[in-house]
Amino acid sequence: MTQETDRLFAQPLPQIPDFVFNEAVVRVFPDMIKRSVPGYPTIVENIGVLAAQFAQPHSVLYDLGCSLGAVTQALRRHVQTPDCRVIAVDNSSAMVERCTEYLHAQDSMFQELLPVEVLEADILDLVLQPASLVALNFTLQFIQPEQRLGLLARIRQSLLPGGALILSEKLRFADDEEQALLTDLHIAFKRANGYSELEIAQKRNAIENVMKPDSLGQHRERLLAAGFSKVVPWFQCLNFASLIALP
Ligand SMILES: Nc1ncnc2c1ncn2[C@@H]1O[C@H](C[S@+](CC[C@H]([NH3+])C(=O)[O-])CC(=O)[O-])[C@@H](O)[C@H]1O
Ligand SMILES: O=C(O)C(=O)Cc1ccccc1
Repeated sequence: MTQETDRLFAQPLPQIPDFVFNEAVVRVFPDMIKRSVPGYPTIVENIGVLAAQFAQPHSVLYDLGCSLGAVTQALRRHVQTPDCRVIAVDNSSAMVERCTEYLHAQDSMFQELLPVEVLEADILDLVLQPASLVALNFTLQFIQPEQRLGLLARIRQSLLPGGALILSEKLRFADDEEQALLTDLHIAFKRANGYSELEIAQKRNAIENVMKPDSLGQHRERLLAAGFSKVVPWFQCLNFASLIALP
C-alpha cells in the first residue's frame, strides 16, 4: 500500500479551489489526516474498543463517511459479535475505490473478520437498517448545517436499544479567547508535524467553505433534539473531540 506524504498545499497556488475528496487527496489521505487531526489514531482505534461494547448480534455497524475505511478496519479488529456486519459509506468514488482495496487487503491478512460492504452513496440519501453502532468520524462537519439535524434524527431512528452513535468532530468555541488559543495550538500541532506556514494557510483557505464546525453545546442540543437521550464526550485533544450519543 502506498503511503505518500501530503504536499498538496506546499507550493503557492494562484487561487485556492474548495477542498474536495478526489484522487489527489486519496493518495495522501492517511498522512494528511494523521498530521492534521490531533488524536486521530487514538480515536480510530478506540472506536473499535467502544463499538465492541455496543455491538449486538444480527445488526449493522455503520461507518458513515468512511474515507479509506480506517474506522471499519478498527471495527473489524475489535468486534467479534456473531452475525454483525459493517456497512461503510462514502460519496467520493476515489475514496470508495481505495477503501475497497484496503479492506480486501485486511481480509487476506486476517481470518474471521466481520463481513463488510462498501457503498458509494450520499449518507443523506441512505435508508438505514437496524444498527447497533453508527460512527460519524469527522463526517458531520462536511454536511450542510441545515441537513445535520435530519441526518442525526434518521440515525437515531435506526439505532437499536442499547446501541450508540459515535460522533467525532472538529470543535468551534463560543468563547473568543478559547477559540483563539485552541486554533493557535492546532496550528502548532500542524507545524510540529512538518507543515509549513504556507501549507497551513492554503489548507485553511481550501477547507473553510466546506467544513463548518459546531460548538460542543450545539452538538449536544442537536443530538438531544434528534431524539438521543444522553451525550457523553469520551475524548478531546485540542479542538477535536469525540462523543458517544445514546438512543
Ligand atoms: N454526504 C456525504 N455522504 C457520504 N460521504 C460524505 C458526505 N460528505 C462527505 N463525505 C465523506 O466524508 C469523509 C470525511 S473524512 C472522514 C474520515 C474517516 N471517517 C476516517 O475515520 O478516516 C474527514 C476529514 O477528511 O476531515 C470524506 O471521505 C468525504 O468524502
Ligand atoms: O481542521 C483542519 O485544519 C484540518 O486540516 C482537518 C482536516 C483533515 C483532513 C482532511 C480535511 C480536513
